[in-house]
Amino acid sequence: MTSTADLYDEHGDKLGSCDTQFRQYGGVAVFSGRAVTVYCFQDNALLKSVLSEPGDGRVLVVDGGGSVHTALMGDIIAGLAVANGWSGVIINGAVRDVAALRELPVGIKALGSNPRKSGKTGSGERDVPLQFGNCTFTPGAQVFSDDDGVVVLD
Ligand SMILES: O=C([O-])CC(=O)C(=O)O
Repeated sequence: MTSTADLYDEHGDKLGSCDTQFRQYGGVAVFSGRAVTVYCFQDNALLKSVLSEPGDGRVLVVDGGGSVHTALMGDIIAGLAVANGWSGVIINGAVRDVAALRELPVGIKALGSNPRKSGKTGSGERDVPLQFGNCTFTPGAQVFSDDDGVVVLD
């Protein structure tokens, strides 16, 4: 994959570059793919059901409203992402099972970690445009992620 910095130099401000300072949690530091989007707040049943579908190399972008009060993904849900062929998961929220996540062959970025589990009601929305870090994630946009950051090309 072309680095996010080289993509910025190539496309300039046609490229969205997300200001959010994510941490790398997965075993894969460089990943890309078309965006699938989920908004959910402290509830992870919706993102679990999306990651249970075939990923076909796509990236699930989750806006958890920036909350790190509960973990939206742990090793079981991340294992579904691996098993179903997702290239990565970017979470504007928290994860847990951090030691296990770094062993998994998938990209995972999140704000932080918290052992507290999320609700399971299924509340939230999928396939909606998301906005965080001065960046818009439109469903189907191409997302690229590496150690420098996350960029989006519509
Ligand atoms: O079940 C949950 O809420 C999340 C979790 O810990 C996992 O994916 O392993």
